[in-house]
Amino acid sequence: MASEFLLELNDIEAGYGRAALVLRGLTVKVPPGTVVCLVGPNGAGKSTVLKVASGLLKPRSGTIKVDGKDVTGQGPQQMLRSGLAHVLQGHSVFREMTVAENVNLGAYTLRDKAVINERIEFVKELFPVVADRWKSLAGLLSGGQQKQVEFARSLMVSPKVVLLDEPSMGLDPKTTSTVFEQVVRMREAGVAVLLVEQNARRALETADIGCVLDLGRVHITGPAPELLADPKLGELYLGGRPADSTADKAPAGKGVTVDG
Ligand SMILES: Nc1ncnc2c1ncn2[C@@H]1O[C@H](COP(=O)(O)OP(=O)(O)OP(=O)(O)O)[C@@H](O)[C@H]1O
Repeated sequence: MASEFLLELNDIEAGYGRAALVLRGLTVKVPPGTVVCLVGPNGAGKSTVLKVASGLLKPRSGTIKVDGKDVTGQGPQQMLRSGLAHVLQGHSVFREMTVAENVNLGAYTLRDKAVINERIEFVKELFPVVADRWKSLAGLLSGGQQKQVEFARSLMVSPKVVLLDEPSMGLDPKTTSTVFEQVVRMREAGVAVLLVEQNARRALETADIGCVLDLGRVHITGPAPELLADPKLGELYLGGRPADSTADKAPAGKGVTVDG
């Protein structure tokens, strides 16, 4: 039977070395076909959540499940094989390599040529710029185009969930919009996404579910449109009130859960 969630981080505690814990009992769940977005202040631990999910940082306690299967304690390669692909913050394309070579790096765990070709066709269709610039050096592409190459590379292994760490970082507003459109396309193609963003308002406009992190836990979670319409949340976490003043009159969302 298919699991209700593709990714479950349950009651996770995690930190770096001997320093204090960064995540203190964090729970996040990603249902199939959804974009779940983590927002919150600087240093809240958003990127740390993705590092725990992709096996870069082992949790001190708690459990991680992918499609119902316990994968707690797995390293990055095993997590990738289990279905979690991590697109890191900043730029990670190899500028001196072609787009094709960059995308094919994502297939290094695959052996079956027919499967690889099928995935190449899938990502080319999803990201037209990847198809159009297939033989170009990746370093010649714009920042937004390079981000799409990173997305394409991450999709080569048919991940269950793609972990996107601040895809808009360093991009101008127009390019940021294009990148978020590609996130929507990924969801439409059936890929679930766990997204971390500084640009909280923009990310919540794209996401289905929002999670507000504070003090290492998910403080508030609910449907993204309800979080966006909540004036209190807007002031605290989203840099001011919603542009639409009618949102001031919106009732507190019934799907929004406040923890603690
Ligand atoms: N490699 C590391 N070694 C030690 N401490 C780290 C490391 N990476 C992050 N931290 C610390 O963990 C805390 C959470 O960092 P994290 O990057 O997860 O937050 P964030 O919410 O993504 O913040 P930002 O929006 O600023 O990227 C911070 O206090 C940070 O200094």
